[in-house]
Amino acid sequence: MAAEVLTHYYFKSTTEFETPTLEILDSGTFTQQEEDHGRCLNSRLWSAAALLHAPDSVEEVHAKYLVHADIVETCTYQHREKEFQSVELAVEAANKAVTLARSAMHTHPNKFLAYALGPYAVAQAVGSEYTGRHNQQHEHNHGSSYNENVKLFHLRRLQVVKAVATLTVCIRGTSGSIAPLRISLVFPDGTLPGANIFSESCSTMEDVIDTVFGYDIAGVAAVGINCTKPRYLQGLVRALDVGLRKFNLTRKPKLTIQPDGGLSYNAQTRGWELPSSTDDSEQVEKWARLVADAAAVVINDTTSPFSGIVAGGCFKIVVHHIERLRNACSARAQNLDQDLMGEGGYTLEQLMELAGLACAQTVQRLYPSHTHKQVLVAAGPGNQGGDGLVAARHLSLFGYKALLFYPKPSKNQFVQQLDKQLDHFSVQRIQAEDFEGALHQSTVVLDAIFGFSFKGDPRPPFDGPIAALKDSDRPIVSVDIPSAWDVEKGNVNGKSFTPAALLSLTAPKLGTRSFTGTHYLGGRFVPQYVVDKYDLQLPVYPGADQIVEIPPTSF
Ligand SMILES: NC(=O)C1=CN([C@@H]2O[C@H](COP(=O)(O)OP(=O)(O)OC[C@H]3O[C@@H](n4cnc5c(N)ncnc54)[C@H](O)[C@@H]3O)[C@@H](O)[C@H]2O)[C@@H](O)CC1
Ligand SMILES: [K+]
Repeated sequence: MAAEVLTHYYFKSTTEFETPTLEILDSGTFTQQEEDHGRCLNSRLWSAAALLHAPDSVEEVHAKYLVHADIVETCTYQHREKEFQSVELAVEAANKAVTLARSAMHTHPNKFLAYALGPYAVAQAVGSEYTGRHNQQHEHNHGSSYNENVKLFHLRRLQVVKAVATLTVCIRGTSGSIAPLRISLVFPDGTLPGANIFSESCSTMEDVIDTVFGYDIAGVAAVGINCTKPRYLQGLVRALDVGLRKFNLTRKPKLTIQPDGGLSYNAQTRGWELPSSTDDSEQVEKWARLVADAAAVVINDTTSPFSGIVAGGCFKIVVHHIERLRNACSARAQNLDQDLMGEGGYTLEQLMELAGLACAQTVQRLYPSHTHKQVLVAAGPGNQGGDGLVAARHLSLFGYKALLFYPKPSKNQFVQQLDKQLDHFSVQRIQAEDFEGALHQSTVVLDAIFGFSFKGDPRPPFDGPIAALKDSDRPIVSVDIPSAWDVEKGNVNGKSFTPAALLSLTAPKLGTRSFTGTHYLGGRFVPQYVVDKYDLQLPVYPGADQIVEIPPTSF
């Protein structure tokens, strides 16, 4: 089974339907630039210095992150207006940051750009984003209160952004009333809600939430955890989750998590060090696993008080971490399938047989053979094609006249046997050139072409049939995810067809969240220990049914 897939499952109960989303964010532009160019970027502007001296390297870093991330941030975290000779130059550099990011994004039209404003700690430059302790002296020198300074700092930065473009703005460390804003941690009264929020206990994260949402801040779009150690992350997310459930918010916020690289600063050597006995790659894998575990608290919980999670990193995080994070999210979910076939004791053959039976039952439930006599089963080259072959056999046994389009037979011996069985069930084979004619004659279609491992644009011999299905008015029942839909993003640019009905297997895939047609769930084979382990919220299957209808997605 393909790696990405299982990340993108979402789970829902019949009574409560929510689909927390997962978006991967880029990370340390600064650290990546250092790594690429083997030098220390010793500037008070941090990576923003490269906007002036090495703009190509900024675009290069964005392009690298874009391979794995859904969102990139402009290289402006440490863009301190006063480091520039004039406001005009500051605006010019900010403009440059946006242009460079947009240029890198031209081959990724579905990805997002956020303007990074950086925290107030940037103005102080004493590392207080790490410690939460703001420099009293700084307030003193600037002759104003903390609140006033925070406000002024962000107003100035927002004025630069206003001059730049209309963008979704990512602010760390303040509140704001300028929409649209993606806000991270908010301390409106200027003091940390508790002294101990970076400890293992995490108990004071509830105080953070109380502070953020108790101030009646209209439209808080997101809260976040930044610059903390990855080992604290899952506990912190759970604590935020508990805190947020107390509020009856009309709009759920997103949660952003941006832990650091898990390194510690050695004051004597003035360098960042890995924990002893861990080499680089182990460290990266561990980091990715910890962040993926924290993200799973939100994305695997349909009752989450968060609408989704944005996961990335901050200091000492490079492209390789983000690549491993994406994989870790996938692998973690992929374990569900491995669990079914490993500790669960199932074979793929068994799961396919049950999945195929569920497909046939869905067609029979919605389009019974007495009204829809002729069914066209379109089967693809992978395991989903195997589901289609099983379904064709059952449909024939249920009294349908079954037509089978199966142009690219599997090399898997078991699937070949499924194919052979059909010779004894009067299943009529359809060649590619006859597909449109067969479609025209049929009264219903079972789409078992591609499942969760589909990538890119459909290639022959499936491109033509998928286009024909798009033009057809025949009711289509899709297996697992409508064919040629992106498993995460769905029917991107309306390239593929939208079926009348969908049968999700085991759990609906994230890419189907916009699907509003008749939606069934199948795969009645998940043992209780898997339900508990993955915190699934599966609906109850009635009687001996292999399928259960689930409510339409509400977005
Ligand atoms: N998790 C579950 O509960 C179960 C899942 N099963 C099915 O298994 C499916 C996933 O199976 P697979 O991982 O084999 O993958 P798929 O059946 O989704 O398809 C993979 C095949 O499609 C080809 N392909 C991918 N992109 C293409 C493109 N753009 N143009 C042409 N060909 C393309 C690949 O080369 C590969 O041969 C699920 O969607 C589901 O239907 C069942 O068989 C068993 C139980
Ligand atoms: K499909």
